[in-house]
Amino acid sequence: MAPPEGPRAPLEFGGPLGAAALLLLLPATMFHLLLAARSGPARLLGPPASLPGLEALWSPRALLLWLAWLGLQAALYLLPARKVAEGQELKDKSRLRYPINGFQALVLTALLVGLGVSAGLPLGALPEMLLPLAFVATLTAFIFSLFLYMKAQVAPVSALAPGGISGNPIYDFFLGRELNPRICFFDFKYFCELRPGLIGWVLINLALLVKEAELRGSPSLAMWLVNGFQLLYVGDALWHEEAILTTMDITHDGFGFMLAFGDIAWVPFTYSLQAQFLLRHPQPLGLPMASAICLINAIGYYIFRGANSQKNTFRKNPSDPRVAGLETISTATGRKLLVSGWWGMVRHPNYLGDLIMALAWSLPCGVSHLLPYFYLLYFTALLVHREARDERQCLQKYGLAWQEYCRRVPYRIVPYIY
Ligand SMILES: NC(=O)C1=CN([C@@H]2O[C@H](COP(=O)(O)OP(=O)(O)OC[C@H]3O[C@@H](n4cnc5c(N)ncnc54)[C@H](OP(=O)(O)O)[C@@H]3O)[C@@H](O)[C@H]2O)C=CC1
Ligand SMILES: CC(C)=CCC[C@@H](C)[C@H]1CC=C2C3=C(CC[C@@]21C)[C@@]1(C)CC[C@H](O)C(C)(C)[C@@H]1CC3
Repeated sequence: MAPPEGPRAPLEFGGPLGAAALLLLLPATMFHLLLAARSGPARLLGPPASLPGLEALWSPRALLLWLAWLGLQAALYLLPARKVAEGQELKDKSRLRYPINGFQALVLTALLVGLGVSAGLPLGALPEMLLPLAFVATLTAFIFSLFLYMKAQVAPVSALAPGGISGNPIYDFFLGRELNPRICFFDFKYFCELRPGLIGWVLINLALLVKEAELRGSPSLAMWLVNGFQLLYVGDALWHEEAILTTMDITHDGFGFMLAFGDIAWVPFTYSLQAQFLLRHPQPLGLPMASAICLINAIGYYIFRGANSQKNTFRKNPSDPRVAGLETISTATGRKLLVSGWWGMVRHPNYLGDLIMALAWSLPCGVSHLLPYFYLLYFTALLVHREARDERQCLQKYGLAWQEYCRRVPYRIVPYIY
């Protein structure tokens, strides 16, 4: 269907040219990281030691395993949920319904993997398949995004995302045209954002830990820390699954290549980089240093969870006793903005906590290589860019009230620095 006439959202990521470059650059970066982590020098910058041939990338076994994984996660999504939550109000004043059973899917997956391993499933063989698995995940992301792009052609205008209706096919393919593409109750974006990629990330980490135990007799302390921290992060995301319904990915961004590739390929294969690095480059880690790193992760998690929960509680019910005493600014929309508590410290305290955790995930890998710090560098860039996008949207939404908030809380992410 033709997009609506009238003012359009400004183009992001450098417009169609930037989007075309990212279509190639994102998969290329992912493969570079996978190859670098398994090479001796493990260089983040500079060419990989060798380029794999097609025979190293294409494997029918990997394709079958990948499709079985997607099928399993889709089946778990369709199981009865403990709760069905309503999303934010849409342009046509309706609200979509979402099953809240992500944590259940994580637990059931763990049980199934546990059963499989006790029946002889060679989990330690998974690290050898990362390259062909990443390849089929990338292919799936391209094909799936094409399907999403075509599906959006017949979607009603009210179902399109504000950013994905530029009319340029490459840009719209990259950013995503439809806001919440679904077939019946199956919501593709919500499913992809929290299930196959996030749970796949934990499974890859676990397989790397098992492989390390096979190679060296037992997993290293560094590998335990990376696995533990990232399991906590994924478990937390699924436990607080409902909170994703108010993030900009769900409420504002279309579902196109960026999120499809990000969710199902980028997250499992690049977010597991520290564990991949540790398998080939073991790092000594003493108890005092490990304790200090645990403390850093705990501080990051405390800020991340505290800030996210405070905002979610406030948005759900401003008179909840946990947030009722906080200072607020009224806005013309009828919604209020918090100006004390976590949201009075900086304008994105949740990003600050997330970044502190990202540092704690890299520190167990030592300081001899830059490669394991890739996540911290990429994530800083992602959150700075995301923060700028969110500020633009909030200024548009709240006008003078947002300017007043910025005056009262002048720092964006890091107090007194940024
Ligand atoms: N690991 C990863 O790869 C990634 C993790 N994340 C994490 O996801 C989480 C969610 O992030 P994201 O969706 O970007 O954004 P936020 O959760 O920070 O949400 C931003 C929205 O919060 C509301 N808000 C802003 N300021 C206030 C205030 N003072 N009082 C009340 N409401 C306010 C506004 O929406 P409104 O007023 O409409 O409610 C604003 O649009 C973060 O913890 C982030 O770190 C994000 C991206 C990637
Ligand atoms: C470079 C590239 C491919 C960009 C795509 C970005 C995506 C990888 C991220 C956009 C927002 C995300 C969120 C999470 C994972 C990464 C992506 C998909 C998230 C699910 C991680 C767990 C958190 O607790 C969260 C639920 C808050 C978070 C939501 C946003």
